[in-house]
Amino acid sequence: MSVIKTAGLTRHFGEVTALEGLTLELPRAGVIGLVGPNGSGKSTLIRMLLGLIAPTSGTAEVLDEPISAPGRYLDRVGALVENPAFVPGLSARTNLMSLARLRGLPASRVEEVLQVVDLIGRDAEPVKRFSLGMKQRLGIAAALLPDPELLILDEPTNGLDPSGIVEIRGLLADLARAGRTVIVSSHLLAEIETVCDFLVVIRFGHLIYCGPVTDLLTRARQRIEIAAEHARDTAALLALLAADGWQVEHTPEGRLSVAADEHQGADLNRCAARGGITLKSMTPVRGSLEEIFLEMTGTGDQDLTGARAAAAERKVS
Ligand SMILES: Nc1ncnc2c1ncn2[C@@H]1O[C@H](COP(=O)(O)OP(=O)(O)OP(=O)(O)O)[C@@H](O)[C@H]1O
Repeated sequence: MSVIKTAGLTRHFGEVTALEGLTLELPRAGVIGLVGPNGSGKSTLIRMLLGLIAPTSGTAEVLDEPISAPGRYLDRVGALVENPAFVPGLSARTNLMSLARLRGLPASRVEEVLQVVDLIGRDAEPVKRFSLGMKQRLGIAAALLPDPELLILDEPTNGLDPSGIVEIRGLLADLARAGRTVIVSSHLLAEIETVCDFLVVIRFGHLIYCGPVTDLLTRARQRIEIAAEHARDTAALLALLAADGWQVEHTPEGRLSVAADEHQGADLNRCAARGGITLKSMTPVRGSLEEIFLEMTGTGDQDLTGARAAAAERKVS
């Protein structure tokens, strides 16, 4: 059963193609990461899924209902898009109470969501005294009020310091463990990769990857990093390995990195021993998601950051 299904979803803004022919299916339950550099169409996709803007062409379903009729599913969806509007002089609790009243929800929900986002104890303070991380948690609490099946969070870690990012990640994992589907967008894969079960990667309006994180990891380059007992033997070791057909590179730390999986360690050892070389260390290394994307698309997280800086520069100039 899928939580979201799209077919040829496309959105233009005048000359700009924000999203082009997006066809995907997302599973229910777990944390789904929506990743792409700034301007790649993440917010456009989220806004279409929430019925805030219409597609130029193509179709999509959320919780088995068409996005052309958002009234049929929006009461089962919680969302945090851009900065949520709270009354700064009022407490977190009072803000949530008025939202609950507006939506006809029982006051008991306020207590429950304050617990979930761990704001009990700070709930009586005016929101204007909250840190950015606390405001994000309050935003997530507001999105959770209707007890939604699906939670969509647009860049909830944006602007947070490392401890704030870790907190939000933990919260997302807890929400998914409780049986919800959580879709979380980010322009930085590294910020969310550890918490996602499933990834959708878009770049400049086009889908690059849609699938389980585990499938991606199996594509990771496996390597074994080895070091000779005596550094002076490194060149001879490289020559021995290369002569045996192994692909070998130097690492910046002075070790040798061999394209081999963890079961081939004994073969490497034998090869070294033939040349009278003793190995000091042997460490299997698996590529990160970032490296996989680098190989798939020629761009990694560094480039995402670079794209962000370039966009900021364009705005300034
Ligand atoms: N209302 C709009 N009018 C004109 N162009 C728009 C509008 N909304 C989005 N765009 C353009 O569509 C493209 C995709 O933007 P979108 O905000 O969806 O990307 P994003 O991946 O969410 O980026 P960010 O991480 O910066 O939020 C960009 O080129 C953007 O300038």
